[in-house]
Amino acid sequence: MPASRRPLIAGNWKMNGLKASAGELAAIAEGYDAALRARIDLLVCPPATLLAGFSAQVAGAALMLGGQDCHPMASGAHTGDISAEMLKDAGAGAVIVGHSERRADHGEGDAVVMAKAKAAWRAGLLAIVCVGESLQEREAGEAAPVVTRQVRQSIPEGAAAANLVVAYEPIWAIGTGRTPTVADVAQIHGTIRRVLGERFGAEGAGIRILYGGSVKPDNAATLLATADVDGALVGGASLKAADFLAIARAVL
Ligand SMILES: O=C(CO)COP(=O)(O)O
Repeated sequence: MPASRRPLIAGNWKMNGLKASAGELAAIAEGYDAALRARIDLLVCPPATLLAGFSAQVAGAALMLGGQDCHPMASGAHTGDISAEMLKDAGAGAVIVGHSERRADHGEGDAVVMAKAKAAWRAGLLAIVCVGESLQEREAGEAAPVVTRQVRQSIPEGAAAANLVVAYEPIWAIGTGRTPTVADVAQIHGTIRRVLGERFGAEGAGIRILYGGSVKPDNAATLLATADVDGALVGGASLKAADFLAIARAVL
């Protein structure tokens, strides 16, 4: 793994968490000890309502915070939306874009996801672009072509190790307790790596590719040891500090 591909363990809290979750964040920040800090990046993406408070809480700590989505524009008449600049202002260093729940619930296609990734860069945030096939696509043997299309069409020109992370999240593995086989993960991550190389040359070799979908303490070591898996995007298990930290320690 090139030195630039320092493992990243990212927690996506989705629509979970209230101010009372500060205790869980504190436990995560405390558990991100010297041994972990030496080896991995750790990121928590809470709901946007908690970002500013959490940012103040962990000020000075190495733990990174991120948003879960952003609008393509910096500001304007877009009721209910949040811009990348606002996330940055609230203390985020990264933002997830193109999560399958956004693609499904809000009809976001590749072009919108690409615009959001550009917005992340405009604000100085690391863009975590999610890709992944549905169960129907997987069963039709379409997983690799679908993911290839998403990597080609959701990621803007100018992607580099310093501004982009790709997260492969097979939709059927999210929140289901099901995970692909190691061979299937290796195949899709290899496909993503190849397309990144085609598009971004040598820079593509340094871009981190995370696996997401039912990552738990008991399967993390196997998934994280798979070729071209540079970390994990964790949903449910990131809500409990002990589980999230156990996943992070699986890298060690
Ligand atoms: O969607 C995910 C992270 O973005 C994965 O969620 P789970 O870990 O709950 O399956």
